[in-house]
Amino acid sequence: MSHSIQFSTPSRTLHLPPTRLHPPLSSFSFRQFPLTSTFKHTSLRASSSPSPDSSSSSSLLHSPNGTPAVKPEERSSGIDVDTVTEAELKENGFRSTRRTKLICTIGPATCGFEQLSALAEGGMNVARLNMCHGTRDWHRDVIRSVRRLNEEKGFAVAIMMDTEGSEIHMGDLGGEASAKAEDGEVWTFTVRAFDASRPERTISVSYDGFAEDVRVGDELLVDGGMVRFDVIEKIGPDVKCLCTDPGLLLPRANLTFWRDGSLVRERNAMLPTISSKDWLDIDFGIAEGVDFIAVSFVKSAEVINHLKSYLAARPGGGDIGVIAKIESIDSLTNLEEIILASDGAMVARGDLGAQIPLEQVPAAQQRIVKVCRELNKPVIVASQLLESMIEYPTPTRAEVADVSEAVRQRSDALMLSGESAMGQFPDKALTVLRSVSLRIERWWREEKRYEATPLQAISSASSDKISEEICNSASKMANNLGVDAVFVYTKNGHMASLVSRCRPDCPIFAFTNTTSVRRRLNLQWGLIPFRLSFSEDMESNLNKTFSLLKSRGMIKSGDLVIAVSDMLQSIQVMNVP
Ligand SMILES: Nc1ncnc2c1ncn2[C@@H]1O[C@H](COP(=O)(O)OP(=O)(O)OP(=O)(O)O)[C@@H](O)[C@H]1O
Ligand SMILES: CC(=O)C(=O)O
Ligand SMILES: [K+]
Ligand SMILES: [Mg+2]
Repeated sequence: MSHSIQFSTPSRTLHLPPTRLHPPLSSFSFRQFPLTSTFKHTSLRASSSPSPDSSSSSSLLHSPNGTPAVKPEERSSGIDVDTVTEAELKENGFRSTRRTKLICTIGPATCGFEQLSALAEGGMNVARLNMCHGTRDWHRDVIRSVRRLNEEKGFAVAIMMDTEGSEIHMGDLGGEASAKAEDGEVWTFTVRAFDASRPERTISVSYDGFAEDVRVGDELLVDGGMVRFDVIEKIGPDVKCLCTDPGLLLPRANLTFWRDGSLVRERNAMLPTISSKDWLDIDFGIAEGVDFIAVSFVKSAEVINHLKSYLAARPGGGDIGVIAKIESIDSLTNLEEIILASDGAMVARGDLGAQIPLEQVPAAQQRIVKVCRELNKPVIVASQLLESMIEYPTPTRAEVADVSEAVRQRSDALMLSGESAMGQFPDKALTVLRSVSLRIERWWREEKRYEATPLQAISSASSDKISEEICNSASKMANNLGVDAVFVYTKNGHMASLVSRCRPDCPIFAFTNTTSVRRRLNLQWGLIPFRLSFSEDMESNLNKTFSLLKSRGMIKSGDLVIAVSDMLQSIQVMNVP
């Protein structure tokens, strides 16, 4: 049975080269599907937007144990998917796949190949490298290990490089993991560098103007108040401080100083968002092929635009997504324009909580998540989600509630920092994020808590408007019909992000023909990214996908699927033959 509704935009279809035109709907033949009787098809066709099939990279088909399962000559027709997704789809069906993405900061606790492999098996979608720590050689080794993991096991773990930025921070404690400051102790903060080991109760500071800028009577906050000091004396480059709130000092912790109850930030505002060291790190990131660059302490859209044009002008740079870290007062002031300029944003609650009163952080988080959703940019909720798990194998109730809230807000991704970088239980922390996400997502579906207010329109160009409407409608249809999955065929990933933005009830299978787009899609809510060589012909794409996924046991006859693509602007509804 075949139904068709056709809407056309003549101005667009008129310009199509004849060879690219899709066959008229009346001539659609579904005989190529083995079970035509079960096949339902509705096509809402606006126009087709041709573009050459750019797929050139080799394709691999992997068996569940991670070894290539096809002969090389069959590979061009294969599909890239990781073993964990494959097992999840086979065992639990579509509905139970996790929608919220998980990011792990990699550090000494997780930098080995086996440790990275365990994180990928445990659901890590993105590995974050914080350029505040470690040498470039160290980071290169991690990047290469993740790439190897992807190649060997079919994963699409993306790499996010996080810049150091030029905010004021402590030095690296001469190799020590931490130092304890006790109440009433006097510590020296100095701009002097140490040749040998760190003198007792002495901390180096990254910013040369530090001793000049602070005044006796200022309050010095480490890591947004985890440890507090009063400035009691200045002696040349040394600043003597009295500890008033004891705690652990961690290497390279952020420092802020406060005067009469306000953050002192005049000089900070003069420091560049991207320092000279950051530019060298960015060049390193381009050379190593990272997928995202997260920019610390963004203050305006200008720096994002600058970085994006820098990247666009470099080979491979255009494939890198730029994530704005929202962690300063200025970034909140200029939030909309910053997010609009970026490819995503991070609610960096660690430093944000040092710049605004802590009780304002939850409202800021909610606002950032909402703005990102409206503007169709992925959003990451970061810092202290499971802080106690750095030391303990189980989270606190409050931490579980915090994770639940971020999932309930339907943020795209949750991030572990110290928990995975240097904690004692990185795998357990990841398991907690995974199980809490799954539980809250299920609750959401069971309660049918669809958004009450519709999303605002975002596109301006006519073809983008059509894509947006198609994705909105496809998602709504998916919910109303209770379909098993939305399939989206997308070259640059935009169409997949538009479906993800609607947060439909079912998982979204995103098929794309390059590995770099596949990795980037792995940051977005609900997308299960596959790499597949596909053509302009949707019928043959669907046939190919069905047979590949069926042969791997990832879908079965009778499953109800909605398909959209950025080549043929249509919505197709069908039962898997
Ligand atoms: N590459 C690394 N090498 C050594 N330690 C690391 C590394 N990455 C992270 N850590 C450790 O994990 C802790 C927390 O992680 P991280 O520095 O990423 O926190 P953060 O608050 O997210 O950072 P930032 O605000 O600087 O971006 C750090 O204090 C450090 O001890
Ligand atoms: C992640 C980060 O940079 C922060 O929370 O400050
Ligand atoms: K950083
Ligand atoms: Mg930060």
